[in-house]
Amino acid sequence: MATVTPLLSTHGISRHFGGLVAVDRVNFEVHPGEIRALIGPNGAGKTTLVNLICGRLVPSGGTIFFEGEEITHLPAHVRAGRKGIAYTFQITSIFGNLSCADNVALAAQRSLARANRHQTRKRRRAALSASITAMLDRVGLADRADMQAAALSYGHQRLLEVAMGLALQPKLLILDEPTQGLSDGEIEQFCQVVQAVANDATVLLIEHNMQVVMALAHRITVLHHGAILAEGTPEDIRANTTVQNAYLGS
Ligand SMILES: Nc1ncnc2c1ncn2[C@@H]1O[C@H](COP(=O)(O)OP(=O)(O)OP(=O)(O)O)[C@@H](O)[C@H]1O
Repeated sequence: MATVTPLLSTHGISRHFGGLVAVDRVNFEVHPGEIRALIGPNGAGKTTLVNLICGRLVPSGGTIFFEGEEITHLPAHVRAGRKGIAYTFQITSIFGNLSCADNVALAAQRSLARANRHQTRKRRRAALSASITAMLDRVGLADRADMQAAALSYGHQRLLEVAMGLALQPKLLILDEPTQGLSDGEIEQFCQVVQAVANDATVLLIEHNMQVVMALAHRITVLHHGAILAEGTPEDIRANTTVQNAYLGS
């Protein structure tokens, strides 16, 4: 059987904080095109693991590969800009006094400048404008392009953050608790957006809302005490008694 190179893989990745082992020799793979959920109880190590993947934290041990290339020691901005690893709350803090379009423009400018560096300024500007409209459209905010970001509802600000993440044209989009604080209607809209995003980018989703996880994820990884407790399809995870005892509480 042909083996597919994982988009992302970690090999024995660890992170200690003093005597505390937050991530403990984790071997983790994400494959191109999937929506992967990373779940686990509070303090399981989920945010620490994605911080290691993004380069916001230096590992205590282990290695990280992206598209087959070792990135363990690449700075965070290179992983985001050149490699295409976008972490919604890393690169996309919203500027409340700017319009939605300008917020997306700030995120888009760098990736487009790189892609279109041989074009004239006029063409670059037209490409930027088209890209902003497309990204806002993808998250359902095209009609609010000129609105100040601060005037958006909380749920719409979250969607704007996703548009800004998409503007980087990521290969891997990491969403850290994206539905926290959203209403049921907003969660439904958010799930549709993530499903559409997954047509172009691989998605790694840290999420506590199990309904969202079960609805969106192709595969689920369960972290517990910094280590992988289980991995599988939503059906596998739902039926896994170890996971039920450790986490799902049913
Ligand atoms: N900068 C830090 N300094 C010291 N300890 C930390 C630091 N960051 C995380 N930890 C500890 O590492 C462990 C894992 O934390 P982490 O935030 O990765 O868990 P999590 O699974 O994301 O939790 P939550 O679901 O509550 O966000 C916890 O015990 C936490 O207190």
